[in-house]
Amino acid sequence: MSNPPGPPRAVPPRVLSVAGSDCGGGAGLQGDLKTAAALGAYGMSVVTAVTAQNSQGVHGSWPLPAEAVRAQFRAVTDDIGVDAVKTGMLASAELAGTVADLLAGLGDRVPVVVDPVGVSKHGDPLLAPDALRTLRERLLPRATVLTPNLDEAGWLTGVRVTGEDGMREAAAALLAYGPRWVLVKGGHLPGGAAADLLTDGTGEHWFRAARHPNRHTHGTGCALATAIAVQLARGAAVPAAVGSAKRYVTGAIAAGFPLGGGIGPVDHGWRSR
Ligand SMILES: Nc1ncnc2c1ncn2[C@@H]1O[C@H](COP(=O)(O)OP(=O)(O)OP(=O)(O)O)[C@@H](O)[C@H]1O
Ligand SMILES: Cc1ncc(COP(=O)(O)O)c(N)n1
Repeated sequence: MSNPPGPPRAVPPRVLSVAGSDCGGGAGLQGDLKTAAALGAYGMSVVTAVTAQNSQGVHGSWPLPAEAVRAQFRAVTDDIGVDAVKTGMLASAELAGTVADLLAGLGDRVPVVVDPVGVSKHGDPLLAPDALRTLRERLLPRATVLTPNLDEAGWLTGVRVTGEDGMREAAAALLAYGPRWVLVKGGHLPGGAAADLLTDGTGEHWFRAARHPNRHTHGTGCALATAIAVQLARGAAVPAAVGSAKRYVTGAIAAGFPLGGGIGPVDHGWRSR
């Protein structure tokens, strides 16, 4: 049967998450797909690793073969197409290199948000230590926006960040690896504000929100990075995309809820409740 005639359908922005699976649904590609849907984008996923995790921690992690990652990526890009990519958990040096190769094949037109996921909120490792070099040398140069938290900024640069001056120093060191923009997330700094620094080396943009006392913050970084990718897919400039994503994640943290006995998820769908 053929489709009934009608006006051409508007197509939502297409956002691809290259990330690990979080069966608990708060972070990783499940969180990314919820974020994309909440913001009106069409989300797609390339699974890099399967994790068994919940509000209490990560209980197991199984990276996929590189061939499976390549096949998923090609299935999406050869047919559906992408307007922006977000990368999260890459698990190993081999997969980080594989993803860098695949992104190189996309060309420069498609914006890429790289969230250099190293450990989970509970401190469980999500990336092999020997992947650091591949991440720095192969993936960071392709990032339109790199979104490290303070620990990841420290791990990537050796700069120990304990305040806003340290965030500036770490951002400058990260820009030297080649990303167009760096967003250093200050969510883990003590104090009343959750302040993030965005810079491309020519100036500073600070995004500040009141720190919410909610402990249910599983998935904050994934939601923020994907929300940035959604706005870039729509054609927003990077500072505007980050501003919009910061408002979204701040609302999602304020509405985070207690599921399970530990750290519950942010509420990806808070805007429609
Ligand atoms: N309690 C809070 N209240 C308000 N904003 C917060 C809070 N905690 C984190 N944020 C903000 O959430 C965003 C994500 O930052 P965060 O530092 O939590 O990232 P992350 O550690 O990479 O997250 P994840 O652990 O989920 O990967 C940032 O914009 C940060 O400022
Ligand atoms: C698959 C996957 N990707 C990313 C995170 C980080 O999220 P969080 O730091 O909130 O645990 C995670 N826990 N699992």
